[in-house]
Formats: sequence, structure tokens, C-alpha cells
Amino acid sequence: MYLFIHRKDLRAGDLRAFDYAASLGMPGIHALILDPAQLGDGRAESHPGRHFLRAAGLLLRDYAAQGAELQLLHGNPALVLDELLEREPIREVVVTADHTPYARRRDERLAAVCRSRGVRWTALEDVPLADLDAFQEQTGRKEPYRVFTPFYRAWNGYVRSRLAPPPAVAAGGLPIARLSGGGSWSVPGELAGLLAAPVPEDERPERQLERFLGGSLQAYEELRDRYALDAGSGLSRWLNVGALSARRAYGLALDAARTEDGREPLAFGGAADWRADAAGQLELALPGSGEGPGSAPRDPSAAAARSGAESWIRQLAWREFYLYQARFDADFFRYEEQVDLSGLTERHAEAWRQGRTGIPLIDAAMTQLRTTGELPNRLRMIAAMFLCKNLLAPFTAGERWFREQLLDYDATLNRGGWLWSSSLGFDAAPYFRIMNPVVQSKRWDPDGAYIRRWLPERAGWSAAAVHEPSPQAVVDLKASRARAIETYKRLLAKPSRPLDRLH
Ligand SMILES: Cc1cc2nc3c(=O)[nH]c(=O)nc-3n(C[C@H](O)[C@H](O)[C@H](O)COP(=O)(O)OP(=O)(O)OC[C@H]3O[C@@H](n4cnc5c(N)ncnc54)[C@H](O)[C@@H]3O)c2cc1C
Repeated sequence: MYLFIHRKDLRAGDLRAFDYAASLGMPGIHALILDPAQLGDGRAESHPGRHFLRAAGLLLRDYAAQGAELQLLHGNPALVLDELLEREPIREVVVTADHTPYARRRDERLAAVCRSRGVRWTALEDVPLADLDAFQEQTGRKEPYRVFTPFYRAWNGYVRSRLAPPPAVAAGGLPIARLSGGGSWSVPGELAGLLAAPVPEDERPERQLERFLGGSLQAYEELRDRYALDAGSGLSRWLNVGALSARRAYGLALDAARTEDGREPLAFGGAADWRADAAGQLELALPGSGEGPGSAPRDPSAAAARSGAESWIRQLAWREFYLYQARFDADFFRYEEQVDLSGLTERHAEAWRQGRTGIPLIDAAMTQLRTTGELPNRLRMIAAMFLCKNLLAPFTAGERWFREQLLDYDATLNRGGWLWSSSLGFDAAPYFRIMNPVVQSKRWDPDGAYIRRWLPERAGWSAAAVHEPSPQAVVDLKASRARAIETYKRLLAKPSRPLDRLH
């Protein structure tokens, strides 16, 4: 018998692990272990905790709809596993690999439990779109890509030519067994309540993907930064818990860019030479984009869908780029040990968290985040940069707050966003380029609709006044910008020199 443990792969199909399980030719137990380290201390009630449990509830119902059983257990994963291996005739434990620091520590313990009981441990790569180890090896590079655009060129070509058809076996097609008896892992009542939270039909991951690809995708390139319009797909929350497969999202986005003559996109069986692509010898445009002289597409909405799909796939590639960095930049999860952040200050961090800085766009953004757990990408960048640069707080303080608040929290993508904003890591924002929240507000939301929505006290203000800082703002934007440039110049200097303490 095998044991498959779900983690950030909360779906009942399109999982490599299921095809692998089918190939084992033996029955298996499928389990989801609710981990108190991740859901205890009130975290189940936070936006990300609630969302995880909603997705877990959906998974339970999807298994049931397929006539398959998912065991929902609660407890320290290593202890639960040890007890399961004691009680059930399990010969192999199968999981989807996860490379965050917490996941690594947890999985080392799980693998050790398996070793101590003579059970095989198998971790399959299935979170990124590309098998990143194979990709890196086949680029022939000794060093990882440090800049997004060349990474994107290579990755795009590689994925297009290598993406295998989706795994064929769903949970209902596997010989899933039941636990032989009860255990000491019952789910506490408060978690059970959250698991039962309904997910309306049109908010389910697949529906949301279809709706986005069939609608907003066309205007995505033009509107994605106009945060007041909410033009993103909103799919990160499902991608990050694995309720939606990135492979499927990518494949359907390519389909949306299908040529007018209906040719299949290259992703499923095309023959692009991705190495030529990596070297910049192939067109980067999506298959059949019709770009180039004399080949303007006849149907403007098809052209918009293609440009939307290309732009959206580029965002998926950013997700992939951070997953790649987490694998190939040894410092990715420990930049705070490489640069000296001790001179920075959390003096204004609480005002930032609570949306009381006096800079209206920042306060509106932080209010939306606290209230809903949502925040569009441009506002994440602006708010993060404001904290790290204008307020000179260590990026780790903001990273922590986003972890507690973001509905779509993901340890790797969140760290990637914070590194970018604080000019650390691969291809980060240069230290001297600091977004001005007032300029950004006027540019992306000239009427100030977003500020009015989240700061009712400004609801009646004119478009000219609504973006302007209050006289009580915690910092002056110009002076704090100059101070940030000076500070980061020294902070990033190698070898890093200690800063004067700011607090
Ligand atoms: C400081 C900071 C923290 C962030 N923390 C997270 C986080 O915890 N979880 C998270 O999923 N994203 C994070 N992001 C990235 C980005 O803001 C979100 O992925 C995006 O806002 C999700 O909205 P969407 O699904 O509508 O995206 P869309 O615009 O529809 O994009 C499609 C998908 O591409 C990926 N993507 C889009 N933008 C980015 C990006 N800048 N970096 C990496 N991947 C991207 C996401 O998977 C997203 O679902 C962070 C960005 C910053 C600047």
C-alpha cells in the first residue's frame, strides 16, 4: 500500500503524483494533514488560513464527488506519519516536492520517519511548470539566470516544447483504500467549521480561470496595472494552494492565443527548438501571433486575446522565476543574513500596517489588505517599496505582515516580491528607483476611485486633491526618498558596512 499526502496540491486531478501512484499497482491511502504549526495560534482565522481551509474543504468534496475517500487528519505531520506507518501496511510515501525552508525541515523529518521504518519516500516535482532542475541542466549554464528577460526567453521556449500532456489519472480512478481504524488525529471543531465554508460555483478555481480567459484576458495587457479596475485573474489564491494547476492555466492561456486557422498551440506537441529560443533566434511571440509585416490578424478581438495571453503568461513566468531563484540562489531565503539590516527601523511600521501613514494610496492599500486579504500587484510593489525605502524598515517586517494577511500568501512569491522591492536578490528594483505613491496614484488611477473606495474620509475629495498626502504624514516623500537612496547605497555596498542606527 502507498500513502499520498496532499500539501500545496489541493486538487483531485492533474497531479503527477496520481499518475505515479497508478503506476505503483497497489492500493493507497490519500491524506491531508492539517498542521498546527501552520494553522495554530489563531492562524486558521487569518485570511490565508481561512482560504487554505476553504480549499481543503473543496478538495474533500471533489474527492467525494469522484467516489474517492480523502483522510483528513490533524497533528504534527511527523508524528501522524509515524503512527500511520505503525498501523497500516504502507510501503511507500508519495508527496509533491516543496522547497520553502519550513517545508524542507518538515520533509526532512518525514523522510527520516520513513527511513526509520524501512518505507520508501518519493517527492515529485510538480509545483513549477517546468522541471526546473532539468531545465537548468539543459541550458548548459554553470550559473543560474540572474535577469528575468533571458530567463523568460529560455523558459518560454523550454516549456512550450516540453510541456507534457496533463496527467491522466484523477483521484476517482485510483484504488484508494480506507484507514483500518480510528486514530488520534481528529480535526478540532473550529477547523471543521471553516472547512465547511461553501465556495460559490463561480468562485471555484476552474470557473474563475474560464471566466478570466474568456473575458478579462483581452484587456489584461492594457488594464493590469489599473488597480481600481481589478483586472487581474485573481487566480494566485488557487494556484498557491494547488487547487488550480499552473500547467492547466498555462495550457488554456495558450489555447486562448490559438491561431485563426485553429492550429494547435505548440505547447502540446509543437517542435520549437527551445535552445534556439534561449539564444534569441526564435520569435518570442506566442504561436501564431501573426506578428510581423503583412500578417496583421483579421480579427481584432483575437489579436487582443493573443496579446493578453502573452502578457499573462509573462506573469506566470515571474512566478516561475521566483520558484527558480528559490532553487538556485542559495541566499534566496537568507538575504537578511547577507546584508546588515540592523540599522533600519520599525518606528513607522505599525502606522504602515494599520493604514495610518497619511499617504492616501498607501493607507487605502493597507486598508484593503487588512479588510479582505487582497491587494493588486502594483499596490504590493508600491506599499512594499514605501515601507522598505521611505520608512526604512527591514523588508522582513513587511514580509511578515503580508504573510499574516495575504489570502494568496506563498512563502516563495512573497519573499520574491519583498526582495525585489528592497533591491535584493536577482533582477531586483535598482536601489535609486523608488516609486512615489502620489505619482503612481495619479498615473494609474487619475480619478482616485481606489482611494475613495478604501478611505471613506476622502470619498468627497476632488480628483486633484484626493491623491495628496495629509499634513500629518509620517514622512516627507522627497526627503525620505533622498535618505533611502543614501542608506541603500551603503547597505548594498560590498562588503556591507554597518549602518548608523536609525532608531
Ligand atoms: C511585495 C510583494 C509580495 C507578494 N506576495 C505574493 C504572495 O504571497 N503570493 C502570490 O501569489 N504573489 C505574490 N506577489 C506577486 C503578485 O502580486 C501576485 O501574484 C498577484 O497580485 C496575484 O494576482 P492575480 O492572480 O490576479 O495575478 P495575475 O495578474 O492574473 O497574474 C497571473 C499569475 O501570475 C503570477 N504573478 C503575477 N504577478 C506576479 C509577480 N509580480 N511575481 C510573481 N508571480 C506573479 C501569479 O501566480 C498570478 O496568479 C507579491 C508581490 C509583491 C510585490
